[in-house]
Amino acid sequence: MLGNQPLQCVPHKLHATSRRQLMSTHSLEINGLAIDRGSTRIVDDFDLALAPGEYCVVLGPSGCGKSTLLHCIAGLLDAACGSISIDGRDVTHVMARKRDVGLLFQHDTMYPHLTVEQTLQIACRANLNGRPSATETNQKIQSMLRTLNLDPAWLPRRPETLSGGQRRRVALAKTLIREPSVCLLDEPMAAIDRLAAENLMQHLADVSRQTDSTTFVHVTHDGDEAMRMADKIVVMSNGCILQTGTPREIYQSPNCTAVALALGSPSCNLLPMDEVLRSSPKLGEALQSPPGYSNNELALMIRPEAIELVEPDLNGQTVPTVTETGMWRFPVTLLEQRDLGGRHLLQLQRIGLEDSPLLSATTFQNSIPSETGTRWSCQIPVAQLRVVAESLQHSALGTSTTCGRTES
Ligand SMILES: Nc1ncnc2c1ncn2[C@@H]1O[C@H](COP(=O)(O)OP(=O)(O)OP(=O)(O)O)[C@@H](O)[C@H]1O
Repeated sequence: MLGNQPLQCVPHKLHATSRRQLMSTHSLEINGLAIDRGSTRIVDDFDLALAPGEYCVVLGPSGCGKSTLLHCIAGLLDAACGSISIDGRDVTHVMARKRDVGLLFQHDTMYPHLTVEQTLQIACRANLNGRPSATETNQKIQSMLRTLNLDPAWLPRRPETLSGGQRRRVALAKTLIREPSVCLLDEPMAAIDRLAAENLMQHLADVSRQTDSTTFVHVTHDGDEAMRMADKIVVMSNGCILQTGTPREIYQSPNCTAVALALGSPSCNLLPMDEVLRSSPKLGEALQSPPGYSNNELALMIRPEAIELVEPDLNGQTVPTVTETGMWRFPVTLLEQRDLGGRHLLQLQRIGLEDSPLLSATTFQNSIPSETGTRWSCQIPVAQLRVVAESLQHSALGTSTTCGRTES
């Protein structure tokens, strides 16, 4: 267990030469970072390399160490080992205010006695690259109001007169207006209603596109938010990285069930691999399994949208088959259908495997009748199926540490 193991640093994976090569091209580079709280290791062996202007989302459940990571990058917490570089400068032991970093805290941190305008003025003058004049400060404030679609009428108001969502947007403006090299956003959509959050995500994406010089690290537990915002997603669990990749890579080819479940709504289906192979041995020949795992440590991931219902086989096919056109086909009973507004959510029971998990499918097909209990054939392109590990072996993480601190 990560939380109980002796606190020691493991040799880092990157060789010194490759680190130096990366330094010149990355705005933020983290190597082998470990962070402790008292005697407990909260984050371990964390690596990240982001190009200038890249938008990275760190995705993970509550308590996995996301805020701890941001606080350490910002210089508010010490690193137990490893290094952090910003624009090629090692800042691991540099004090917070001398790092070129802006942090949007998870909870508001606005001065209660200052107006919104005064707050933004102070933030603007904290730019490490030079103090702007009063005119420039005013121009920056006006520009930030437009960029984040903030109401100028808020400028003379104090924080307590704004709603939680309004304060959150002002706090984001305060973080961005400094134009830091690295902008750290801790759950920026928290306390904001869905429509406002969608607008804010669009505005943030615009800011990110317009400013090549600012690199973003945004943390969230919301997979949809991650998919929408990220150039790169880092999926974390128990203080460790499970997988890093583009949203498409992570969505299509997760390396374990926790990563598979982190993205996608409704969640993906996960079928025990040994059961799949027992009921459909032919499928095994068409699938690639990650090496080093036995079948009872693997699951078959099926995204709900990959499932198509077709007319039941006329010749009464009851066993699963792999067709010549590369479809895995098997009989199902439709147990439930819900209209999600345009697309439908279906619950399917595999015939002959009544003890195994139900399948969720989403479809735009309007031809599925609403009555339940009817029999169908279900088909899925084999190319869209993925075999994933139930949990990652440590060698797959490339470390000698164990991931497994109990999450709250
Ligand atoms: N000051 C502290 N002292 C001791 N342990 C702490 C402290 N702050 C956080 N922790 C622990 O560190 C772990 C990671 O907390 P952290 O706030 O980084 O998680 P998180 O992923 O940001 O969670 P959330 O999404 O709920 O904010 C948790 O187990 C938490 O209890």
